[in-house]
Amino acid sequence: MATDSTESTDVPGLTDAAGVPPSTDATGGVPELRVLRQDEWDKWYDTLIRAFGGVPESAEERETWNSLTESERSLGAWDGDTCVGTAGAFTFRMTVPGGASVPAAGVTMVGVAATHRRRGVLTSLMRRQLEDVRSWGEPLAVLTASEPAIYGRFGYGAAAFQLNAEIDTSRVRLSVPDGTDDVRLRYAPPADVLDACEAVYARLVPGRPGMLERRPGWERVALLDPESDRDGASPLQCVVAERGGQTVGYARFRVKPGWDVSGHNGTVVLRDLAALDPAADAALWRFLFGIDLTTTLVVRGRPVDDAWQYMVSDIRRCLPRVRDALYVRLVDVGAALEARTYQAPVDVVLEVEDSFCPWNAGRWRLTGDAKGATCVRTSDAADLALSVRELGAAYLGGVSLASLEAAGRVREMRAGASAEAAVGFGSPVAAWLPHGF
Ligand SMILES: CC(=O)SCCNC(=O)CCNC(=O)[C@H](O)C(C)(C)COP(=O)(O)OP(=O)(O)OC[C@H]1O[C@@H](n2cnc3c(N)ncnc32)[C@H](O)[C@@H]1OP(=O)(O)O
Repeated sequence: MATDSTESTDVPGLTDAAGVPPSTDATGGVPELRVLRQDEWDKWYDTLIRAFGGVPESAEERETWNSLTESERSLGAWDGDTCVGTAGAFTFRMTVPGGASVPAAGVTMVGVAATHRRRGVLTSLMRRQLEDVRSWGEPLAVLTASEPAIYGRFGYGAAAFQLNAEIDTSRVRLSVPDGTDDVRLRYAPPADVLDACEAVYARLVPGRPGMLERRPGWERVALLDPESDRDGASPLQCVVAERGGQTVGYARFRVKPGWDVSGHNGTVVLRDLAALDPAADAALWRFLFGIDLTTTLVVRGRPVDDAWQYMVSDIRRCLPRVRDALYVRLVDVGAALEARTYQAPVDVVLEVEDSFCPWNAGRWRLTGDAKGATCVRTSDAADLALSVRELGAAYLGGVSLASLEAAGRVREMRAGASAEAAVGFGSPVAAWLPHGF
């Protein structure tokens, strides 16, 4: 067994929320949890891939994820020299309401071997990871979930949602704003215009809660284009929007040609689109709606308030659907609530339940407005009682505390407190995670 005693957790760390050790594995041992060594990465990653079905990734994808893995922030659970559990944490900074960029651990690459499932391995990984994140001084942990039912028990709440659509572009028309015709569009190989596209992306990051600052190396993910992802469609294509010689937007997409007895019925599959102003945005959408020999535009993972919805002639024929996307966990309640601002003044005492990270539990007085906030321990009477999961859901302004109260997930101890807090916590722009990780 490859071990590193300086990085190993004690076996007693492998306990469930009630402090009960997980069942032993088939060989009678208890999986050992430790920080990943770079030379173990292949075994570790193979465990993850198998937990997701075992279909190998392309060499390009595997190499990209290898280079992005931060091994010192990644954990493995080992049964002898067999890796049976994985969990990673990227170093991110995420925009929060008010525009600040806050350190956040991007929880990723979570998998447990089916031979060792439902014995508390994930629970142990999550506990150790959240303790680590706390020790790194990061107030937030964020993730995208393979299944929504997994992470609530660890204090993660669904905070940002994504809009998906299948637009019948043969029937739906767009009304575009003034200035759209002044935007020049041109095709370019995606890699050739990557820097200009990244500059557009970077300018958008502070404006939307949930967006992640691009760290070095992550621009490669935007260009990943394995054949296995194409499903018969073209390689990734890119169109940039320009005005006065400046890049003001871009769209990356594939085209899947199609024909039936009545003629063409090709599909455009949008990968990502970013624009610095409404005219550039409209020019790109108008382009995507009008590509010759196509009748459908497939849109995935867009912000729920995406502007195209308000330009179309027939929203029903766009088949919009909303899905959970970004889950947020407040690792340090006080620091996290102080890191964002509040669009209307708030002065509220929160009684927070957090059995998984007990350092957060108890009463906090949050006082804040659009300029800043303080959040300190208090013994004053509570106005609202809620679990850290609901606080995570409301944190980016994408889920209303009043809606959570209506669902019985937030208890109001002072009449009117949830409506007041809901206004303060809200955001004029929907929270959005532009890409997976
Ligand atoms: C951020 C990301 O990477 S998301 C990717 C998550 N990974 C996957 O989906 C890959 C396939 N699945 C797996 O690898 C595993 O089944 C995991 C990681 C989801 C769960 O690992 P396990 O070690 O079996 O979880 P563990 O035993 O700690 O379960 C803890 C609790 O969560 C519950 N739970 C675990 N997985 C699920 C699930 N998929 N759906 C509902 N409940 C679940 C367990 O029943 C248990 O509940 P209990 O405490 O009430 O008994």
